[in-house]
Amino acid sequence: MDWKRRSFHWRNSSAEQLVDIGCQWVILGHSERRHVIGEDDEVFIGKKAAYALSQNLKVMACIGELLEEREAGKTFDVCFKQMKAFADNITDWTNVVIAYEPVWAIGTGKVASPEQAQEVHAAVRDWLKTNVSADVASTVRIIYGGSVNAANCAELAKKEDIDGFLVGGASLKGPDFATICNSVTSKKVTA
Ligand SMILES: O=C(CO)COP(=O)(O)O
Repeated sequence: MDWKRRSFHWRNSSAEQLVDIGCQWVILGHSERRHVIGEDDEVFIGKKAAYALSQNLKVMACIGELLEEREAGKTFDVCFKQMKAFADNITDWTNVVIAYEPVWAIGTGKVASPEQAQEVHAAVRDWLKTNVSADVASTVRIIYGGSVNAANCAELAKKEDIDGFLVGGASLKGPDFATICNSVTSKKVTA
């Protein structure tokens, strides 16, 4: 999605076009946009979030570290910086879902362990409490993405701060996708 009104940059769709065809959600800050296309937090991603919300599109706000960032102990620094770019541009979090997607787990078959994912989700919730509000921290959904499948979803879904999943490859297999959907028992929020 583009971040300007009626903008039609190469490869991008404008928010107006998306609304026009009945789209309700946009995924912003996905690692492929960050690391392949080179979108950065301040210039693009935060502004896109604000513009999408202003056009009544709901936002799935993706964050996540590269493998080398995890290995250098920078996971929280990276995720908090990405969160700040969203938080600097979002005033109402009602229509926002945060997706933690460690880049090393996307499409690789290497899923984060439930403990690794829970650790980041809890830290992001804590960051929201300190930097946005206790209310947003307790109500916003934080979902996990990265090699989720029918075999690993149940253990991930048990974790307190994992509120759902952003599923890539496994969504192409109907029965597996149903298993993943059903693994997320009702937690804080439903939508
Ligand atoms: O990038 C993803 C969803 O945006 C995750 O893809 P996979 O579930 O195939 O790892």
